[in-house]
Amino acid sequence: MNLKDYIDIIEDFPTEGISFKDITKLAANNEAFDYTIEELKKELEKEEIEYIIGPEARGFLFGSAVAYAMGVGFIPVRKEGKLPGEVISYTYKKEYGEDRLEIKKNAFKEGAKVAIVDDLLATGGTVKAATDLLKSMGADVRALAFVIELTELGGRELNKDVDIISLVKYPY
Ligand SMILES: O=P(O)(O)OC[C@H]1O[C@H](OP(=O)(O)OP(=O)(O)O)[C@H](O)[C@@H]1O
Ligand SMILES: Nc1ncnc2[nH]cnc12
Repeated sequence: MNLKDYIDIIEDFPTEGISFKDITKLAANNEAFDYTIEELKKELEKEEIEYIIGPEARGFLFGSAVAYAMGVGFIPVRKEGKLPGEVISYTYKKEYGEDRLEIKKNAFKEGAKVAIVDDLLATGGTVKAATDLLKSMGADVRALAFVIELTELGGRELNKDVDIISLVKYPY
């Protein structure tokens, strides 16, 4: 199956100069979605993963499905102010200004083997922040898995300490 047939490219969204890769059609197509989840699962099964971590929002879509398929738990990493109770926060720099990610305190035991699943790797800033957050809590971050990788935006270099899996690649 060629997953690119199910990814729409919308130029200048959400701002001018961005070539947006839209996974809506892929998620709506049962065969393409099933294939995607099975391919990610196949790669991640090489590690002994205990939890899949999904960054809000598109990481929830793919991450929870991969976790279900693998028979492991799913833990969300959310944008600021969305999770109730005690959270661990991590502030990181974006292209402009700062952003903050949060995860529930005591979400897993120290040393837990985890993988992060998201739809897309671009600059790698989001997944780097999530990785740093998880490592600060004692997680063993075994892999980062994406449906799409934008190869010229530096995400792989920024996250070179962790194994990176991606199913389809575009330059930007
Ligand atoms: O590698 P990066 O440059 O950090 O970009 C990739 C991130 O950007 C998108 O999420 P976005 O922050 O747009 O949030 P959304 O899923 O809520 O739309 C995408 O789903 C990744 O999480
Ligand atoms: N080009 C892009 N398409 C879709 N999601 C993105 N997140 C960051 N860059 C993106």
